[in-house]
Amino acid sequence: MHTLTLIRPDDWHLHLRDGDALAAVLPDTCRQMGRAIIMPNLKPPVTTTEQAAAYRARILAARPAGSAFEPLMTLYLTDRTSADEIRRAKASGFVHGVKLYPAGATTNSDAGVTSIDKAMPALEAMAEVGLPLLVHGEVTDPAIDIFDREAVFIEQVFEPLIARLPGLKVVFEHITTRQAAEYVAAAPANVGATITAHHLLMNRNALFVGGVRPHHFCLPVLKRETHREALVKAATSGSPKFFLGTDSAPHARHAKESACGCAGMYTAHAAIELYAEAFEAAGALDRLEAFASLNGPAFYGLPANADTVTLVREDWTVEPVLPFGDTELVPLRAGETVRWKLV
Ligand SMILES: NC(=O)N[C@@H](CC(=O)O)C(=O)O
Ligand SMILES: [Zn+2]
Ligand SMILES: [Zn+2]
Repeated sequence: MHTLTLIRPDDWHLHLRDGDALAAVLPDTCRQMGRAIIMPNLKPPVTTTEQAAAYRARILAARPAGSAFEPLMTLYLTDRTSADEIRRAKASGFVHGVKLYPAGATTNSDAGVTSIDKAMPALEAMAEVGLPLLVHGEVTDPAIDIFDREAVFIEQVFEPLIARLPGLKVVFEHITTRQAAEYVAAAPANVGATITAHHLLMNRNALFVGGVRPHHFCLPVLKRETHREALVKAATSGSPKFFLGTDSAPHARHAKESACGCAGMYTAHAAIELYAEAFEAAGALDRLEAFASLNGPAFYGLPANADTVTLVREDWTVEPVLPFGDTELVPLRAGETVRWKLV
């Protein structure tokens, strides 16, 4: 039997939600990951260090007994985030990044940034104290084709921002295009990127296999095969700029199977296994540990985890639905096979 032992991975982009939903999904991540960067797009968003402290306490309290999982908190950047708030966040020791959602770009992003100029005092303070900016990199202009919004964002927002604040650490979150992969690979060392398992495994055909597939809809939306290939190349290249970020984003089944379905895939139940499939398909299982367990901590200035996880090459079938508070969610690969299994 084929087995694979890795330093325990971390998830550098995770949505845990709150309340009953949090309690339902958190055990999946605790089983796999040592730490995770917790996205702040709650309703209302986590915009202050005080709110982040309270959210962190709720996450810690919801961990299964005996779990040492550590949530790494983030603040949600708005047009009004002050330099003082950034200094408080850094001083807290538990806030590890600040998330930029262009207003209207994705789930719960209404309070997001309307122009970089307005966020400049906060961004300057982040560069000064060394707090990374985490970016949902899509323009929101409805005139731009949805499949092009990430590539256009690089030119319109990302490059000018890096030029203006060369000392700012920036993570280009959940990259989905060849353009983003090539841009990050060539950028200075203070620019990194997360890549999801689903963007490594699927192209946009998966949205329409046999009919419209709401559980394959996320943002940024799946792209064509050439882009998926570029992401696999980046993730398996050995470059320290690319690291694991699932963007596991749970939504209730009824909110996805709807006339206007929510964006987001739930992958936390099989995260490291799905990445192992993608790396195995690329003949690069030997590169998985760096991507999953080493590059992220190095970028964030943290030590790697001290323990390991072991995967076996064994088929298993994902549950058709999982409990989600008083409702249920449909995980990625529901009722289908995953080829690696966490021991
Ligand atoms: N990725 C998604 O499709 N959805 C995320 C938000 C995000 O990361 O953009 C969510 O919070 O549901
Ligand atoms: Zn996003
Ligand atoms: Zn996300």
